[in-house]
Amino acid sequence: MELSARQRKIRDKQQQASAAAKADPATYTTHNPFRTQERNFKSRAPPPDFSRVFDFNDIERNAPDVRKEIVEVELAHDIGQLCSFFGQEDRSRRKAYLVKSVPGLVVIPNPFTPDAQRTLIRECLCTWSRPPNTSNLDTHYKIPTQGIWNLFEREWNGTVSPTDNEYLVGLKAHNPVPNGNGYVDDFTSKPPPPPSSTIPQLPPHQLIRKLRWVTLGYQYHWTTKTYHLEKGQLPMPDLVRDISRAIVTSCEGVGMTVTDTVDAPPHPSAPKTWHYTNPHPEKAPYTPQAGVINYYQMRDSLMAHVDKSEAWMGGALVSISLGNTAIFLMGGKTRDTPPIAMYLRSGDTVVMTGEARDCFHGVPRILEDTCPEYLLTDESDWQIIRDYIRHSRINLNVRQVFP
Ligand SMILES: O=C(O)CCC(=O)C(=O)O
Ligand SMILES: [Fe+2]
Repeated sequence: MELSARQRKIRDKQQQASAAAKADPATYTTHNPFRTQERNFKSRAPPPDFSRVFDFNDIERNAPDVRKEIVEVELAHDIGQLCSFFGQEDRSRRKAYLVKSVPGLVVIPNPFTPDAQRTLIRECLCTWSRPPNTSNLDTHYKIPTQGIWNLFEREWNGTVSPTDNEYLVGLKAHNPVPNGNGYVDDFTSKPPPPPSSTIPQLPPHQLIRKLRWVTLGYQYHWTTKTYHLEKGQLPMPDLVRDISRAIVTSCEGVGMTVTDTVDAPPHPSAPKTWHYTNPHPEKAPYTPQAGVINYYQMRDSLMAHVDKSEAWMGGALVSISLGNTAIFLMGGKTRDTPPIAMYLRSGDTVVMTGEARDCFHGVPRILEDTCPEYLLTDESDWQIIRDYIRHSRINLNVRQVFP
């Protein structure tokens, strides 16, 4: 719709006022430092200040004071030798980065080949999103056994059409208590989801964009922030176990002693030395028991939180990014520690160990048009996934619940 000159003037004025309000630090006073950064990165006008975002892909491009915070380390093993899924040895794959102010955090710049990433994306969408794994859609929809992606695929290739009964996924009759199923959507500024009587039945291509999360292994209960241990454990896909085990094993012994206290003082509560070691490497190699796949559309975010539901917090948490680039915030034990921000590009892998397991983190922003070219190819069996991932980010994260 064309705006009249007057409407344009009003819109411009409103945009200016809102930009001025955002730029005024006085409006931030009710916010803690974590929230201030979330606001910075969520802002569309004015655009975020990206100047201090850590970039582990090109260390020399970081601002000098950011550069001083980064420590490059060599991994104990080539990940590819620990697990063939990663492919041939590549020197760069033994590199990882630590941040002086965040003890326990290990960032491994994309160790995956394009093919390996495509396999993971395909599995996250087609296979691991299927029942009996739980997804946010289960609250309101009777998801078919073959899963919502399969239905979308059949709509795409014309084997199911709007006149077919199965085209619209049925709604659940009762109205379950809204269970915070907007785990990925930041509902801090939005009303809670409406009751199911107003939840629409949607064509598969729209419903697939509402998929926000799927749980693997122990099924997680978002409302109580506990695992449904009594329901037992659904299988953890072998591939997820193998790659996360290889990643954690490669981090064995990684750590640092912070000596550079003049230019970059460590966070006051940070210990001077930390190293990651699996407490029982021979008896029990790292075994992920629970996982979450987060599916982000371009305007989705994940608010500040700590993943602290595991009975044993000693195990590493492995988090793999796929698709468009995210801004990831990593703070301290309260929201009062100013977080660092980093780019997480497709394939980038974050391992949270030790102290980092207790730290607030979140994803305030997904950056448009940042999907790598190799995920946008037009082979016939990739096209449907390409059109999804072009406008999405997927995050696969796993943790060990018991030692
Ligand atoms: O999407 C991400 O990178 C982080 C996801 C996360 O923190 C979580 O699922 O607990
Ligand atoms: Fe998390």
